[in-house]
Amino acid sequence: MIHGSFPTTRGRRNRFDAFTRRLVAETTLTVDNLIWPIFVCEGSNQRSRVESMPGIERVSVDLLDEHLAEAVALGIPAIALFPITPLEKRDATGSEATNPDNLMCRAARKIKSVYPALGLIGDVALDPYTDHGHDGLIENDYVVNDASVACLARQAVNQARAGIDIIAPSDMMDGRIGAIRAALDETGHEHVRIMSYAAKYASAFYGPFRDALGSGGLLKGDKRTYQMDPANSDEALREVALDLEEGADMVMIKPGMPYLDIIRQVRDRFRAPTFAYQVSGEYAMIMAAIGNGWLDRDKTILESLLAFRRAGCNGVLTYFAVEAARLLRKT
Ligand SMILES: NCc1[nH]cc(CCC(=O)O)c1CC(=O)O
Ligand SMILES: [Mg+2]
Repeated sequence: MIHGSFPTTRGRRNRFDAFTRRLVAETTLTVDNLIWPIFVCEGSNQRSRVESMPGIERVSVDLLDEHLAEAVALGIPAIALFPITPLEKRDATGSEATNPDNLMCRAARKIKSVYPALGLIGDVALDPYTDHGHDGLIENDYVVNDASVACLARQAVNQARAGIDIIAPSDMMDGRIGAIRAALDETGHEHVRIMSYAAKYASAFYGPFRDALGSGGLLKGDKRTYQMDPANSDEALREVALDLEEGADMVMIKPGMPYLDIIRQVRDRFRAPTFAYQVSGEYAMIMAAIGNGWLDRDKTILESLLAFRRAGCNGVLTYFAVEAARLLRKT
């Protein structure tokens, strides 16, 4: 609208100075929104860099104490644990997943003894434990559903017994949320929460993660018979609806940045606690550009995370969690 020769409404007035911009900001990013994924390896006094994820390390259980100290001091509410299983402990059925002394369980017990208030999220899927790198059991070259779900339910109970607070099934088998909920309840773990990777896409952005785990080279074929087709969004809503009906307490969309449209739709439709995973390939992409001097490090990290909040996320699993928490403390 024009009043005389002047615009009546000037959007720029609310951008005039810093205090006004703060007053009208629609979303905020705080440390409460950050979940830090970490890679745990066997052995003692072990630290190794992940080639395709500059700044990210695999760390042995005895070093977790110091590795997590800053994250805890900064107030990061939860971490997500990813174990790196050596080849000799992998087999066709991923039997190590249900070993009460596997790496995930040892890490969980250690962390709970040092930092009892830090939330622990356990990824549930067989791929860290199978010699074929798939998330479930294979019969006749096909990742079978129902037999896999039975294993996943046992894996979840095994993790809950070790002190994992939130079970995060990342496998995309049908019906696993209901089965895991029932198995947890039957074993006295009714307080253990489920954060479902409800809409997880068959994505090229997981490449660096598979390098970190050493499962990339093992993987036969791809995961398109269980992870979602990047072409689909209605299907994501149906997947989320089912997982919530089956008892998921929180849902996740993965990857993150290329799927902000899905996050917004899920938030609008379900109004349930919604998370996203800014995956390894997104991290690698941003770090590569920062490393080349093409993007401003601090601004890019914070903007990439704020975008998830604007899209409707409660929180984000991000390899930038500690770095972002440091930056947020400064601002
Ligand atoms: N179930 C495995 C799992 N859990 C988390 C990630 C990817 C995380 C990332 O790329 O950062 C994957 C990889 C996959 O599905 O192959
Ligand atoms: Mg599903």
